[in-house]
Amino acid sequence: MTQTADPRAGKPGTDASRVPAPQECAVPEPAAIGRIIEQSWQRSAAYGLDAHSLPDFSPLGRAELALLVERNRLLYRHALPVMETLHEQIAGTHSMVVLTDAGGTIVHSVGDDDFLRKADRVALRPGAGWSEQCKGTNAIGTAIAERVPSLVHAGQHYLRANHFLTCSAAPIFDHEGKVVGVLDVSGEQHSYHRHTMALVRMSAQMIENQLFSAVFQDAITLHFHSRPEFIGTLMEGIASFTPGGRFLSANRNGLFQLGLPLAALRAHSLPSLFGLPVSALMDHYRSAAPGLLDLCLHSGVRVYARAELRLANRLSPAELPAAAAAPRMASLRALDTGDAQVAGLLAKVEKVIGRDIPVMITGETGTGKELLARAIHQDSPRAGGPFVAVNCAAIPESLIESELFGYEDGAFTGARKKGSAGKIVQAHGGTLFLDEIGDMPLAMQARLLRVLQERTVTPLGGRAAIPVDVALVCATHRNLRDMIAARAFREDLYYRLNGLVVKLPALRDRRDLAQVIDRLLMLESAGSRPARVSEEAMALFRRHAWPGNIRQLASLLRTALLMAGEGGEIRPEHLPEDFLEDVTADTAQTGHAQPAGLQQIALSAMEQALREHGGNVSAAARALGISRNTMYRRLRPAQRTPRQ
Ligand SMILES: Nc1ncnc2c1ncn2[C@@H]1O[C@H](COP(=O)(O)OP(=O)(O)OP(=O)(O)O)[C@@H](O)[C@H]1O
Repeated sequence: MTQTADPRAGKPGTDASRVPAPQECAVPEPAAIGRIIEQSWQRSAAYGLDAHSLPDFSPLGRAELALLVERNRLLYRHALPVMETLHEQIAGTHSMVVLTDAGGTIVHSVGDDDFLRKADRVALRPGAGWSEQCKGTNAIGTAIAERVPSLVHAGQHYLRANHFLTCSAAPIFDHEGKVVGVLDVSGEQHSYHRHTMALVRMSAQMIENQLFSAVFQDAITLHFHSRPEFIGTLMEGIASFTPGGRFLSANRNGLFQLGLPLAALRAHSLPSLFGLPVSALMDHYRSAAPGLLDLCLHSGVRVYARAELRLANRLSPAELPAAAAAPRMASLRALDTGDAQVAGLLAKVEKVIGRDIPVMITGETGTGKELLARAIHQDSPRAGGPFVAVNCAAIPESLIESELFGYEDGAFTGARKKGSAGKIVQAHGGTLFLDEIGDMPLAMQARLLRVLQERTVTPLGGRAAIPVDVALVCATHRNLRDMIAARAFREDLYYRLNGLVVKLPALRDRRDLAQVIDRLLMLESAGSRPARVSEEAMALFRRHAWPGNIRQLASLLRTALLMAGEGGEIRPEHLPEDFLEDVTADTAQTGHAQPAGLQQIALSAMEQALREHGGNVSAAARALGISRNTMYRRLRPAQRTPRQ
């Protein structure tokens, strides 16, 4: 039986950042299949795995799993409906559909109950890791290692415990060609069907296309194909451009049709690729009934296209050319929701954009430091280049050097064969965002300083210095001056980094809470009618201290939206119990407001739920998502209050 679909097989020297074109995803020759599995087995042995060992049964705990889902929220949201559909197609075949993150940890699964129980025995469940390092040769891990769709059947699994499985997995790529996750169908080996791999590949591509559309919110997007009937199908090419017409990215079919790798396309524009000036596109869409565009690619190939103009603030077509002429304002302007402090800092940032002045963003966790860094990039002349974010606190100290500066072939034990370019080189021509810069070890600070002074990077184990041109944005929630005094941060590096220092205010200090909420609800509603927030709920929001700032608010609204239903009104009873408790505690601590008023709101929610459920405490508690005991606890003292 054929096993691993490796489009790149037999093509040594393939660039690891290259996204496989769709036509490459054919089943390879048996010899190539054997080679892929063999190499994967060699890697598995090198990881020190024992084929007879039991699978690793230490999946993530509930909180860690929730964090994993949160970190992969965009992927999760777009993959979920595709997974459900895929499951419907394979239901009853003793199998399951699995989604993992970029590292092979299972984020979500849906499947046939009987098989889920068996899968549980080999830790094929959310929170468990299926990278090759954890489980040896398996479709998920091998798809990540090889960046291609992989089918691993029965005895081809490295661990004997997994021999009863047949698994078909396809990597999911983002708009920068990075693997962001894997979609997999796993089943009992006798459930093998040769169409499963095709279904998985198509589903992965569907998720990629949706992710692509979600990323470019402030852009001109062309949907194109040489055959007009393919526009709107999985076969269409999609390419996005800044409002000024600079190339941003293309989906997998788009790259294939354009015939150039991403890096080369970044030097292009709408006119240079499609022979279409932005003004002509605007004119076309100002006509009463714009049909498909009939265009000629730079390669001479004729294509048909439909354009989507998703530009800032949803301007009318008559206003679009003006927007196209002033693209720099676009995404920074979107962050200006009415707070004077934020508006002031955005105006300062505007002045230094594109001028080679590093920006240092400070502020508590979740205040939007990374979002601001992205907006700076998006509005800069480097928008067509890469935006590379590095969280210095999240990388183990031993890896930070190779991660940032790259390494040459065989620089250290465990180094990948072809070496790695490192994040600084990856950001060439674009923006490097160093998050949590205060967590960078001192030795690395010295190296970074040298890179900034010399504008070259010398990878670990390498001799040649690589010239780099990056705009630098840093962020930290630490006080770097204190760190300098404690000799934990280099003063010379500090002065190199803080060209412009801006501080994002904590959410509790912002005067535009209602507008931030509106914006978040609008983003969540993705086109449908956004929900509203009742006055009572708003009163609670205003009293909360928001230690997690906008991230916490966004997450709370997401949960509340689910409770309130689409387009509904978010009321106190839709808010999680621990939030209500926190607000009461905040209020008691600060002494600002009347706890009695807050309790009254919570009480009204409970009383209403009780009325709606005919006085049945269990049913009302269930509807509110709180325990029966809490309900009794809350209702009893309040009912006694008048007599006490
Ligand atoms: N002005 C805003 N409008 C809408 N969403 C926002 C805004 N600011 C931040 N967010 C959202 O809040 C979340 C946290 O933002 P971000 O990651 O930029 O914060 P941060 O300050 O970098 O956090 P940390 O310090 O923990 O890394 C993200 O989901 C982001 O999209």
